[in-house]
Amino acid sequence: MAIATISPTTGKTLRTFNVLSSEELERKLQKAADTFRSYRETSFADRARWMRRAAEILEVEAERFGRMMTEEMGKPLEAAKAESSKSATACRYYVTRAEKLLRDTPIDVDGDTAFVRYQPLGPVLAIMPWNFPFWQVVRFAAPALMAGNVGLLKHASNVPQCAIALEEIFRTAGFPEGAFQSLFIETSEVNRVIEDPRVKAVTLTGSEGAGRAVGAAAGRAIKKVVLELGGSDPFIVMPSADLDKAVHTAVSARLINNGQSCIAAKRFIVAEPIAQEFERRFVERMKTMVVGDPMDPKTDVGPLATPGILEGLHAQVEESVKAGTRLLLGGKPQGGPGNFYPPTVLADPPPKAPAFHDELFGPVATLLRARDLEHAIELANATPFGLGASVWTQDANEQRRLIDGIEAGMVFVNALVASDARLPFGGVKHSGHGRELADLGIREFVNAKTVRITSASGAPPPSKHAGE
Ligand SMILES: O=CCCC(=O)O
Repeated sequence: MAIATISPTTGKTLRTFNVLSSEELERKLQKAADTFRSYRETSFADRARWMRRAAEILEVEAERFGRMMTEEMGKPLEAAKAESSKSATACRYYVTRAEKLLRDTPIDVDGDTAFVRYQPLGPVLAIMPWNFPFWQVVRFAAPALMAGNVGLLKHASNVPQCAIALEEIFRTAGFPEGAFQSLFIETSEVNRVIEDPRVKAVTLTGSEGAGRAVGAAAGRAIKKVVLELGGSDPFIVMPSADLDKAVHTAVSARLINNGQSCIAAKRFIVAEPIAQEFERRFVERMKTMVVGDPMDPKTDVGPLATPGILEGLHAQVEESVKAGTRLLLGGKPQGGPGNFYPPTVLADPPPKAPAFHDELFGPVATLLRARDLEHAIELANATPFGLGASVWTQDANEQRRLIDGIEAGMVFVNALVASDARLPFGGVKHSGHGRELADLGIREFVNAKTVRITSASGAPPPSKHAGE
């Protein structure tokens, strides 16, 4: 796919960009390695000052960055502006906590001095998606840079202006030239970068297929990798739930980001006694959602990011219906310019239908009925994915059982699954491994070095940095 801004609203190509030549890529990789040598020696105070400034830029320029995101990938403008401001929260989270989170951890071993020291790894390659083109990048970059690593960004080819803006933000904030660079390379070049000895680790947010390819390449090169992949998140509603609140949240959870979020609820598993009422209210509310120009403040659901995503989604809907799934709403692309797909509701898919086991990346909800709590958990776990789960019940025993029984990296009770700088984020099964954000996120790309000193004096040599 060419590196270009192609409006998902009109289908028009607005700007194209050249890929890096081999020599240009080589210069950038060398720059990353050279910068790392001096950058790792900078103090937490300096890094924090630059990161605080990055947060300010993200907030002050939220309108400009929001328009850029909406133009390139089609999310409603208000959500895009909010994404820029939310990215600032990740910067600030690590401004105030990085030093403490990376302080030596003392360990008591038979009277010896022992501790774990956290040291940066080096240049980290981040392969990032278009769906949250700022947030996904910043939530990698903020902890990685605060830990003393340098970043190399291979962004999705349909959000090049966002990639350029992110590099500018970190440079303008004061980070040294080369601490965060964007690489305009084809997907076919990614393996070369992963294999390059100057690159020390890889993080990917993307599809299951991309996860397999990147994970295999990182494995061959024996490099640390974090994979944040897809999800087919369940949204379980039990009879004691506040039905009104559950229905409202369910619709928002499905349509967030035009339905293109890894943690969007995709399968709504509702207990039999309330299933019919939930279905009626859910379909009614989905019908009221306004599809249109994402720059228009009245729009709830903008276009899908690319024609390919629209085609793939529609094929999954058609195949599900052919397999015996009930179609309750929508189900056909809108036609005309732009990649518009209406809010769509499917119900009772048989296990062979894509709506039962695959991730549907767009505004298509699947309703399933559960006989009881154990059946709800069985249905929730019946996909290869395990990212997030939203569960709705007032019953404490049911809450406990759901928290324990669901195979997922995150369970939210009576709430929408949402990322937050303070909470670890990631999945299990085919949703990937490793964690982003919070304390666990900053420890992914460090060498946790074990030190044991057996001596009469026992005093540890002082660290050059407070946190190392
Ligand atoms: O698409 C996955 C990430 C969504 C989020 O972090 O809110």
